[in-house]
Amino acid sequence: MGCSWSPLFIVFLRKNLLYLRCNIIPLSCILIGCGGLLWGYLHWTFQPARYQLEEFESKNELALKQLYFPANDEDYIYYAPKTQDVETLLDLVRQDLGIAQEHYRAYGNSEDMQMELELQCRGSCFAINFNNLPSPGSVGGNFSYSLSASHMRLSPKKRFVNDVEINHQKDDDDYIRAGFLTLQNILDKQYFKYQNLATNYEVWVSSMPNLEVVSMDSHRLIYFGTLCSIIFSVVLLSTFVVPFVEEKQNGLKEFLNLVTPMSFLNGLTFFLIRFVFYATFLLIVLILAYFYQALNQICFAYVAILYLLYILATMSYAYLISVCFHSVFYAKIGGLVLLIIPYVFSFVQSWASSVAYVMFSTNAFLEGLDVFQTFSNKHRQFAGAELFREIKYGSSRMFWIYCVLIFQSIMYAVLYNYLGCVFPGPGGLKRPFFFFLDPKTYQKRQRNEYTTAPRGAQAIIITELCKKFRTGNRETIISDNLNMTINNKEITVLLGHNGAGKTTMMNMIMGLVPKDSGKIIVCSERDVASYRHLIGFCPQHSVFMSYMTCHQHLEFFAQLRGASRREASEWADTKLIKLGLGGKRDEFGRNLSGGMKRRLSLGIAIAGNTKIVILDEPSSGLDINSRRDLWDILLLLRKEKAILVTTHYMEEAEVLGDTICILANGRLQCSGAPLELKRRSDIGYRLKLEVNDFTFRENEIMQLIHSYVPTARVLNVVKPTVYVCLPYAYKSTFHEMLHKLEMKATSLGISTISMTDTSLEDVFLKCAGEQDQVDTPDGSRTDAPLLSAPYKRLPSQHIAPSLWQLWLAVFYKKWTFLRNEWLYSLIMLSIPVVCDLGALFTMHAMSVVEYEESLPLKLSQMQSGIVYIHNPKLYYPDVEQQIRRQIELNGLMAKTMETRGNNDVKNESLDLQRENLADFLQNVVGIIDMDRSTEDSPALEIFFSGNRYHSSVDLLNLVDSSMLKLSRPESDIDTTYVPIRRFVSER
Ligand SMILES: Nc1ncnc2c1ncn2[C@@H]1O[C@H](COP(=O)(O)OP(=O)(O)OP(=O)(O)O)[C@@H](O)[C@H]1O
Repeated sequence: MGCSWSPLFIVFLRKNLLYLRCNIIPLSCILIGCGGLLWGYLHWTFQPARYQLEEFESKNELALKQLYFPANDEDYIYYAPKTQDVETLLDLVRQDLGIAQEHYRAYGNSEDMQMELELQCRGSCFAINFNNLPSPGSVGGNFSYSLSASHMRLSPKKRFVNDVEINHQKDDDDYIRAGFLTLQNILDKQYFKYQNLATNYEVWVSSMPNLEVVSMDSHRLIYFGTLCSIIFSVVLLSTFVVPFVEEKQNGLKEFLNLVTPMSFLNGLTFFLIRFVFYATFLLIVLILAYFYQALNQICFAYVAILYLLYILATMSYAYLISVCFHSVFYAKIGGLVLLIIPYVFSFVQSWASSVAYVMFSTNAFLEGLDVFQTFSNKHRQFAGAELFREIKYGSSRMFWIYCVLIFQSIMYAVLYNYLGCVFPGPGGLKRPFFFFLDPKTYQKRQRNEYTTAPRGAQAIIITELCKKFRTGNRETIISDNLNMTINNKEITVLLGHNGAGKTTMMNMIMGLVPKDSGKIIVCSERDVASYRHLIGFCPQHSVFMSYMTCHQHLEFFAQLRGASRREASEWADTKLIKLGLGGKRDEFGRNLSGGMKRRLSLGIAIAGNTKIVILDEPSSGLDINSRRDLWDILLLLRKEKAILVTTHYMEEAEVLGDTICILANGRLQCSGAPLELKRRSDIGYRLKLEVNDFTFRENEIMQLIHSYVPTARVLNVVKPTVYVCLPYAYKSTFHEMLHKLEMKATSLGISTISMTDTSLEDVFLKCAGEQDQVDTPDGSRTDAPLLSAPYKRLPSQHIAPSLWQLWLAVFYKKWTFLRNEWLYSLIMLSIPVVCDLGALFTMHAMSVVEYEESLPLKLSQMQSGIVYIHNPKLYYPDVEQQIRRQIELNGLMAKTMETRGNNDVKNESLDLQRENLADFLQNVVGIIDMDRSTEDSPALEIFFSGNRYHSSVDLLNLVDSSMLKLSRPESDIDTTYVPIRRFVSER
């Protein structure tokens, strides 16, 4: 027996390649269809990147107030706490904003105010919570307040996002549009007045020219990847899950387990071939995507790695799916559902999506695409260092996404193996739940040297074997403390009526059906997993592969059992002729007739180097010649193997059987050589008479016979034939009796007289009984003890059924189905409930409201970047100096913007080469332009970059703080933004 894995790897590889070759046309159609779909998407969405320059108009205070702070009847400003200082400041603010007194509401504390804001406000409301308001003229102390707005749902986390918002959304500045900036500006400005400080400076808010890309492009990588993933899921289901489950359903998977302990190589090669296949396909598609510029500037290798890891993890997941189903029908439905589930999570933004990211490869893959898309939108190269960078707040690092996909591949593979052992499906060897804790699991199995055992040595020993089946309210006893042996180099024929339990017993030997108790020792081994591959098994139903020819079948199984390819091929050629399949050498399994399939199954059972052959009714469906050929083969095989055969042909049993075992009522009724059984049965000879009218002449005939053989008895009468049993004890009188019968034949109405020895059939009928084993229509045996209600007979007379009866019959059929297939019914009935609950959960998760911490408005949250200061006239150097200091304190760089030409800062940035402009804007937080200043008052124009979301707010805060510090060096303005709530889906 070959135990090295490499030759078997090649054998299984070849088997699985043959499957592909046989299914090449449908597979090609699927691939061409999918490839075409992806190519179509790339082609129609391909638009060479077009850049547009956009900029805001500059807005001064007045414009900010008029455009972005219109007060309607429903709009209110809440403030807390209600102190004298606050009221003083609020008076100034009121005057500045020009909003009527009744639109202000004061509260004692911020909690009450927030509650009111949430519950009462129907329009656009603001809440100002003064954390610290230094009294006018007091020394030092920060002016600290926080703002909330009822109508802004933007998350402060967005501020960390750096550049999650893509360029074309840059004008969607909620802070400005909602009036937040106006209120902040007015509060700061009035604070100067309140503190009697110099306030004659003006602020404009503007936006830098910005690049906008064509909007489709900003999601192209994600959409393309999602389409790839959906297509891949469908391909995976049809070309991976379904064929794999099909092998299980056909019994092939378990059959291969019987043949070789290395049958896992089947799954491995199945996996590898498909991995290469899918990987090649997706790489080709990715190359196509690269030429259609869908990857933008993302390095091809990083995207390819993401795709390859995704394929690996999803295939592993598909393996896991396949272990859950034993039928193709359920696998198609269940597989589809299980492959769709991850997409549902990708719409949900909650803790569930974080779990899904770790659990499902699709979610991890989509997360990876999102990271790439962000880079792509930034027009930036994805270098090695970016693998470890957090691209945006809350997103994973690319390296971790790779790791998660690898982890998932391993996790699914381990789970697949575990579930495959614990829930092996029909015919599989079930292991205990904690088998991995048992040290025996890791021990190497001993190989026995049984080959040298002499004839007559016991190959299979069955002791005290018990087995019962319980179906509905009946139980069927298959083995009742059964003891039996099968000898080496002998043929043992197992006889029994239909349903006697022959097949079940063979299945118990093979480990396909678990025994209740007792011992089965095969080749000195008790562990099924150690001996099952020593047996060549031909089950009652032919197992074959539709995509292999007869020759390939025999060659494949002979190779699995240790033969080299050449030996196997030669052996297959000779056996095909012997099996009568010489003319069908290159015919596919699916094209064979029933009898031919049976012969092929027989060939598979005897192929290769096994020690025992177990054949379950090998000759059923064979014609006379084939049956005789089969006998020749088995008699030849007997010289080297132990053979156990079941048959319903007594002639066959007589020819083949060295030992005949008759099974009935769960026990071995008798066993021995055919002749021995005949003698032991003591039935005697059988006299066959053909009589015209036996009923009329019975007494006369039997009187004559009894005068010679007193114990003779009528066996049966099938008119006009009568069988009479003549015991061996009166052998000496037979010739005289026959002579007398011959003489009186005419007067007794006898036309022919013949006599034969006891047949095996007689022995069988005597041992097994004639009726006791016959199955009842509901599949249980008549001898089986009745547990509850008796079997009800249907009325025999024919009455035309009414519509109501028909309806009842259909209802009964449906009800029986529901009862028998309760698990399936339960799953099917629960699907709508599960889907509804899933939809409710999704809807809930999409609208979940979360509270977030308040966020101080500080430029330091930008983490990096440059703020340019443009002050060509060099007015107010102390202001510029202070602003610079503040910028640097926030960890950003302050740079002087040099100008050319007409000193226009916007033109300056426009002067940049377009390809450099994107890079330039990436690093620029904003520009503070002092060019509008006059000798009387400083005027600052703040340009913020759309790439740096809301930098306008921070810049304004910075400018105000700088101005305050100039007058009161020890104080600062500390503004905090408190989001009222955040809808998770709007992350
Ligand atoms: N999985 C099962 N669950 C319940 N009953 C079963 C199961 N498998 C077999 N049986 C019952 O066990 C009995 C023996 O079946 P088995 O197939 O072993 O008979 P057999 O001797 O091989 O019959 P045949 O000669 O018709 O092939 C039958 O009554 C059958 O209905």
